[in-house]
Amino acid sequence: MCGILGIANRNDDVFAEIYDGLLMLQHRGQDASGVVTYTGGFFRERKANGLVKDVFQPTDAETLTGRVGMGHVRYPTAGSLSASEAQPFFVNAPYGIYLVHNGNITNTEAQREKVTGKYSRHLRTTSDSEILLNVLADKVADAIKVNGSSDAIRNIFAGVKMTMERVQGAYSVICLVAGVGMLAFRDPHGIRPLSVAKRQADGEGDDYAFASEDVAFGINGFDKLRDVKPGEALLVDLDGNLHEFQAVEGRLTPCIFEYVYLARPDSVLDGVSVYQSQIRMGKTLAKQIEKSGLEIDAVIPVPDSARPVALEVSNITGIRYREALVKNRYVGRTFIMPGQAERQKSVRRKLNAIPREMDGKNILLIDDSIVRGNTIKKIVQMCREAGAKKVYIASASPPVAYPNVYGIDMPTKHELIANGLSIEEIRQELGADALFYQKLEDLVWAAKEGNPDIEQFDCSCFDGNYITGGVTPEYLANLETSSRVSKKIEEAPTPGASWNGARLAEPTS
Ligand SMILES: O=P(O)(O)OC[C@H]1O[C@H](OP(=O)(O)OP(=O)(O)O)[C@H](O)[C@@H]1O
Ligand SMILES: NC(=O)CC[C@H](N)C(=O)O
Ligand SMILES: [Mg+2]
Repeated sequence: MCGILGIANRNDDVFAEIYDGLLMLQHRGQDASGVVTYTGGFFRERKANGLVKDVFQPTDAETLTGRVGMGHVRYPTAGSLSASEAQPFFVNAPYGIYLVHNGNITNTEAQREKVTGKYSRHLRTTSDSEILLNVLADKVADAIKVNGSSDAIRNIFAGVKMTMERVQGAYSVICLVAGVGMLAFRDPHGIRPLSVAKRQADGEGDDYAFASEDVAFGINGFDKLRDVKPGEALLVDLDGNLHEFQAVEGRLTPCIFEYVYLARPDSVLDGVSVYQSQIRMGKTLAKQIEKSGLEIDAVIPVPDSARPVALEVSNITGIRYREALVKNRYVGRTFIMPGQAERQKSVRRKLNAIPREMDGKNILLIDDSIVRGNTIKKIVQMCREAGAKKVYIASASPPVAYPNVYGIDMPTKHELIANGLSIEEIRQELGADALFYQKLEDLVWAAKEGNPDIEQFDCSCFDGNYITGGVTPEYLANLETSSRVSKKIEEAPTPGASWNGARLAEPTS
C-alpha cells in the first residue's frame, strides 16, 4: 500500500496542506515521500526516501509553490527501494503529466514491452507506477491523434479509458496535468481506496481534494463528497470545476485487508467505517472464544491495530481487558520493514510486556493478523518470560495463505506461516496453547455490514481468488522465484535517471 493525496486550491498555496494531509496517511507508507506542485506553467517537486517529517522542511514551502499539488508516501511493493522510485513520476509529453499511484500492476512485463517497443519510450526505473504513467501518456497521445488537441479534458478521459482497458491489477491514481488540472482514477474493481472531497473557496470555483483515506480531508477543512467509483475518472480543472467520467464499467471489489490492518480506524472506506468493522470482527471472534470454554483471565491486544477487536471480545465475553503490552512509539511498523532479519529484531524493540499483568495468568493475545508469524511468535515468548501460565492467541482475520499481488507486501507463499500448515501445526510453530482464527465468512460479514451494497471483497490473501484477469498459476509461480521488490537502495539504476533529493526543488518543465 501507499498513500496518495491531491489538492486543488483556488486561493492559497497548497504545500502546507499537502504536508499535513500526508502526515495523516503516513501509516500507508514509510519508505519514501514526495510532493509536486504546479504554478505558472512550471512543476516543482521534491521526493526522497524517508518519512514526511524528515523529507520536508518548512523552507520547502518557499520552493514548492502553487495552488495545485499532490503527494505520495511509499511502501514499495514492486520495483526497488531506490530513491529514484519514490513518487511522483513525470513524463513531459503529452502536456506534461505527474503521477502518484497506490496499488500494483500485474501485467507489468507486457506493458513494459509495449511502452518501450511499440511506443519507443525509455523507462528510467523498475517501478510499475512508471510503466502505468507511460501507458497513460501513450493513450492520451493516441486520443489527441484521433480527436485533435483542442479538447484536453476529452483526450485525457479517453486516454484513461484506454489505459484501463490495457492495464491489469490494482491502481488508485492521482495526476497533475500541466495547463489542465488534477486527474484521479480508480481501477475497475476499486481494489485500493480513493475518495474525493470539496471545500468552499472564495470567488468562482471550489477547492477539491483526492485522498486514499478520508482521514486526510478533515485536517484541511475538506468535506468528503464520495468515494471514486471503480472504473471512474474525475478531473478538477484549473478554474476549480469538477468533471466526471465513467471510463469503463466497474464492479466494486475493495481489498478486505484495508479494514483488517492497512487503513486507519478513523477512516471510512467505500461507506464502511474501519473502526466499526473492527468492532464487528471482535463480535464474531468472541463467539469462538466463548465456545471454546477456555478459562481466560485477561484479553490483551497487540497494540495498536488490534485494540478495537480485543475491546469488543472483552465486552462480549466479560473477560477483563488489559493493556499488558506496551508499544514503544518511536519504532516504526515492523510489517513494512524490508528484510526478514530487521523485522524479527524490531518486534522486540517495539513491544514490551508488563509482568504483573501476566504472572500466573491465562492470557488471550489478540492481533489483527498473522502473516509471517514473526510478531506473535516473539510476543508469545515474551509473555511466557513474563510469567504467563497459558498463552492463547487469536487473529482478527483468517489465515493469510496466499500472496497479495495488489499492493501489500506479502509477496511469496513460502514466507507465509499459514502456507501448507494446519491450524494445529501453526499453533505449535508459534508456541501457543490455543490458536483462534477469524472465519472468512465472519470477516466478510464484519466489513459488508457497513455497506451491504458491496457484493464482494477482494479476499485474495485469504482465499487465493484473484478478481482481476491475468493472475495465472504461472504468474504466481514466478513470484515465488523472483523477488518483486529488489532490496537495492542505491541510486537510480539507469544512466540519466535523476535523483531529486536536492534541497531546492527546481522547476522541471
Ligand atoms: O505475522 P507478521 O509477519 O509478524 O505480521 C503481522 C503483524 O504485522 C502488523 O503489525 P506491525 O508490527 O507491522 O504494525 P503495527 O504496529 O501497526 O501493528 C500486524 O498488525 C501484525 O501485528
Ligand atoms: N504499495 C503501493 O501502493 C506501492 C505503489 C507501487 N507499486 C510501488 O511499489 O511504488
Ligand atoms: Mg501489529
